[in-house]
Amino acid sequence: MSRLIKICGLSTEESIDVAIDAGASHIGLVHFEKSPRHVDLPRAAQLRQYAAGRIKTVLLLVNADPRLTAEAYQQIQPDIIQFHGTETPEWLALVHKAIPAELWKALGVQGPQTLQRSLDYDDAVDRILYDAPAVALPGGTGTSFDWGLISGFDHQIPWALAGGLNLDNIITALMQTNAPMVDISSGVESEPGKKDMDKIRQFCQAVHSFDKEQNSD
Ligand SMILES: O=C(O)c1ccccc1NCC(=O)[C@H](O)[C@H](O)COP(=O)(O)O
Repeated sequence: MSRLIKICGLSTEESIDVAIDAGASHIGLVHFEKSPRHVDLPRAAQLRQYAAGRIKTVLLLVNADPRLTAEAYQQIQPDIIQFHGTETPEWLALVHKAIPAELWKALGVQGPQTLQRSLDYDDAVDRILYDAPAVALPGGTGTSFDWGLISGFDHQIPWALAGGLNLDNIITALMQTNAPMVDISSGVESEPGKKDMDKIRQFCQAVHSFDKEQNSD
């Protein structure tokens, strides 16, 4: 198994090059003004263009209205849109009909009820991203949730693990959840919004080494 890795909250060409070189599969561009990782639409379009054909680009939106959702898609043409607010399955099903991109839904895991609720999204989106519950921000908080809630859950569609991952806990997280995809933002930063190139490299290396060891068993 070759696990997917998303490095989220990128805002520079250099960080995109490093993510690609380190073997990440996806980059995330956050379009949410309250975030320290916010990129406006023209800058997001530039970065997406820069990454195109080399790594998949995920655009993050939080409770964006239909007009902004359509405008963002048209300007940026991301491979994937990740919805990180309180978007409903019904609304996302409509978006799916209108926009020819993959759609992901992030859910803040508060307990077993969140896992149950995730099933409501199965027909509306292409992947569920399990994250820590929102605190000051809906995502990119650097906090984790109880991974035991995920372990053994019968996922019906592709999924990813996010929330407070870092170099110190990634192996434990993988052993506990066997997540097919991991997503990281704060854990590869030197300060909020500033990516640390070495940490990106080390994080990807740790995930790849874990895969290699597991595949050789
Ligand atoms: O990263 C942000 O600032 C952000 C703001 C608003 C909504 C979502 C956001 N990030 C979403 C992500 O996919 C993050 O990678 C995910 O929440 C994990 O973040 P972290 O705990 O910092 O690794």
